[in-house]
Amino acid sequence: MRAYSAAQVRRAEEPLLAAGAPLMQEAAGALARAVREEIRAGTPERGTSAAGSRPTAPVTRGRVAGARVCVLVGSGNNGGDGLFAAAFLAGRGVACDVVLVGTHPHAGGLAAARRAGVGIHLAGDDDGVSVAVRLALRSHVVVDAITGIGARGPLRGPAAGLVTALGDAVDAAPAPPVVVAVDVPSGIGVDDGAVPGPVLVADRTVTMGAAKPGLLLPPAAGAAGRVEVVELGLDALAAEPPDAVRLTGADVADLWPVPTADDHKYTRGVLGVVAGSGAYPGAAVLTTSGAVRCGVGMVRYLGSTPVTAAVQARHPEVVAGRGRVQAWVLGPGIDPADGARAEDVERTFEDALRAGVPMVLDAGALPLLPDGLPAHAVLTPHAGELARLLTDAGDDASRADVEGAPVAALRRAVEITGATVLLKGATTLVAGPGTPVYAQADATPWLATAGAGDVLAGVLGALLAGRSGDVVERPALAAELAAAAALVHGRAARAASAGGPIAALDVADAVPGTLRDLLTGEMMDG
Ligand SMILES: NC(=O)C1=CN([C@@H]2O[C@H](COP(=O)(O)OP(=O)(O)OC[C@H]3O[C@@H](n4cnc5c(N)ncnc54)[C@H](O)[C@@H]3O)[C@@H](O)[C@H]2O)[C@@H](O)CC1
Ligand SMILES: [K+]
Repeated sequence: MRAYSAAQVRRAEEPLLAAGAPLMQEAAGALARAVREEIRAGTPERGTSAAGSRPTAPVTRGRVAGARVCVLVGSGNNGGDGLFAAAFLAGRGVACDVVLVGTHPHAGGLAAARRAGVGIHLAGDDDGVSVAVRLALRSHVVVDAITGIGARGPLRGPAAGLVTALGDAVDAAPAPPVVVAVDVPSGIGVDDGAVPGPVLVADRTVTMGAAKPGLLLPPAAGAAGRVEVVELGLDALAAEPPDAVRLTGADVADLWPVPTADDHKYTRGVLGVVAGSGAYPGAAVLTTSGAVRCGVGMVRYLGSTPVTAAVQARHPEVVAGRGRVQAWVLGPGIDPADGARAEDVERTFEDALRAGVPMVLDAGALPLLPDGLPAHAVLTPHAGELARLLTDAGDDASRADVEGAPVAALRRAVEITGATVLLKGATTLVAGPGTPVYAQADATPWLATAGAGDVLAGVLGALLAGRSGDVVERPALAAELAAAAALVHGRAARAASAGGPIAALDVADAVPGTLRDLLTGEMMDG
């Protein structure tokens, strides 16, 4: 999924609007269809008696007549989409109420809604907000059409009051309405994924023309629910670089190296690993497991004798000692204060730099980095490590700062280091110099477990080894491959978990099945 900034979308709309294309009608039609789908799929007996009103009549599965929909309408074209959709729905027998949140609703849309018999209400003051909350809670679907790509900053005035009150009421409702956002959940940072103020969390977002970055990027993406793009024929976007990207399973199948009959272990890629120490021997096992399970040609391991023994006990196919490699993983389970291991990392890093091969720099390698890295070096910090990296470079950043504005922190780290950076989290973010931000939300919260990051380093290392030549030729590919590795790692975790707890090795062990399903097209997205 490719996401474009508000400015890019406006530029792409311009020629169509100038030619008189009925974009708002198309947008509103698609929105009304999505609402009807939600009504048909929705549980009957929606509605509430919380505010003393009668519960809505049950809706028979498959029928929309008799359902209730409440549309929150702002003053711009986003509200216009909502008003025309309300008119369409009323024409299908849906009982529609519109709550006007701004003072100047779209005139054509308002007239159409009135003609269709839609009830019009105002949420200009506290009384209006109370009425609106009651209307919303007795509805099967609430449509959030307050602001779209024209929003500036956090929601203000009555919009802020209504969204705050309604959010609290929805959270407390025993049978809350389904929330459908128009274009974006109103109040999010459309371009940067910020959540600067109140936002009504949506179950589904119907976005117009193209996805917007805020629908993919945390924290705002968490408020968007399922994202559906309505094609409006914005052909000009095809020629533009997207701002944010989310890879799908099919993308990963295209990126993953698949051996042919002519391949042998050296052409398939050899990965070198410097990981694990006396204090953290398991990191070596987990990193090499992640790589071996990806079907890399060979793994060479560099470490102390006892840790090498632990690695080979689990994976006898791992070869100990130096030799020619196509990519490196440096740092998992390495204590930068441990002189011998730190020296291993530094020396290998220098060799890798001279040889020009891609590398993953994780955990203990991060504090040892010099300035000025190539884009084919991929750093894999979590929020705390990224904060430290920025602070060491002279920026004052805490873990909370990184978590509050992860995209900005990521971009800054790319700018400072010159490297590609993968920021681990519930949504993993990746960017390199000049690339879009990749945002992958493929995992399960069960993946937040010790050692999971070591497995990711191994998976990414294997992928970089397999596509080493391509990455060196086109360093921007490193970011795409890092996003692909995050997807495989996240999906493997989901497969291993199936709703229950997992250990890091389970994730590595689930990688072959996950890759098989991705490569044969048997794993669906979502
Ligand atoms: N350009 C077009 O013809 C199309 C636009 N479409 C829709 O139009 C939207 C863009 O429309 P607009 O440019 O009119 O902008 P919006 O409708 O997104 O927002 C503008 C309105 O919101 C108010 N507003 C802005 N920031 C606010 C804040 N922080 N708190 C409270 N109110 C705030 C403004 O005062 C203004 O009334 C898109 O998101 C999409 O939904 C679609 O109909 C497709 C075609
Ligand atoms: K909206």
